[in-house]
Amino acid sequence: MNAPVRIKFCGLTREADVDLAVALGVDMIGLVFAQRSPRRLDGERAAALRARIPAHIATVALVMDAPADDIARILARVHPDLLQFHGTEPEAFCASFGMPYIKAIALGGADPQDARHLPHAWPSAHALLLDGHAPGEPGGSGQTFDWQRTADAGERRVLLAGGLHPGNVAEAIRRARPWGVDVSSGVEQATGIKDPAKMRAFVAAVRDIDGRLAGRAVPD
Ligand SMILES: O=C(O)c1ccccc1NCC(=O)[C@H](O)[C@H](O)COP(=O)(O)O
Repeated sequence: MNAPVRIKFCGLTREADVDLAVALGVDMIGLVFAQRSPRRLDGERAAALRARIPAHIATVALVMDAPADDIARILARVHPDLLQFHGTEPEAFCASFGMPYIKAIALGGADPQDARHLPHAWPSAHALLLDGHAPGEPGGSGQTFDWQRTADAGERRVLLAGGLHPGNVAEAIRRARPWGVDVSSGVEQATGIKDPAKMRAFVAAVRDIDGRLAGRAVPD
């Protein structure tokens, strides 16, 4: 049977949102440390939220072109399970922290970049997060891209991101067949404030399409 599609909720800033994400059984919770983000957490807030995330759910610390010293401080204070690099960080830098990481790659914008390099991009990354915003821009933008282009990633683990919401995530999974899906603004009521009904509906939509796709894979 196909493995269930992993779910990452990103950009959480409130205890109640973390608690609901945990109760809904998501696989990863993203805490944002990028300077340019309205969802950015300081160390104290991040540590308070991280303390509510049980060991079976991965805590992901998201950075964007941050200096190594800043990342070391986040690791010491927050103890994430994974790092997510959202900027122009080269592979050697991403790997230098000695922990699993996700590399975000922007496939949106007016002049979208070719995706055919993806099978060989950041080979040490645990997964590639393919996002819908333009290169150089911050994430959490709600912009989608052509989901069919995820096929260019070949056998890599793809975390599909960008503009997903409860109403389109099933179709995105059907087309892209990703390893996982990532959502931020699509389950918000305001920037950085998650919407409980949208969080529930998103998880339900992923579980529903998972079941349907798995059902079709069973031979007669
Ligand atoms: O979320 C942010 O504010 C952010 C800022 C700077 C760099 C990355 C950021 N988020 C990255 C994510 O992983 C988002 O979940 C991803 O871009 C999808 O966002 P959305 O389109 O809103 O679902």
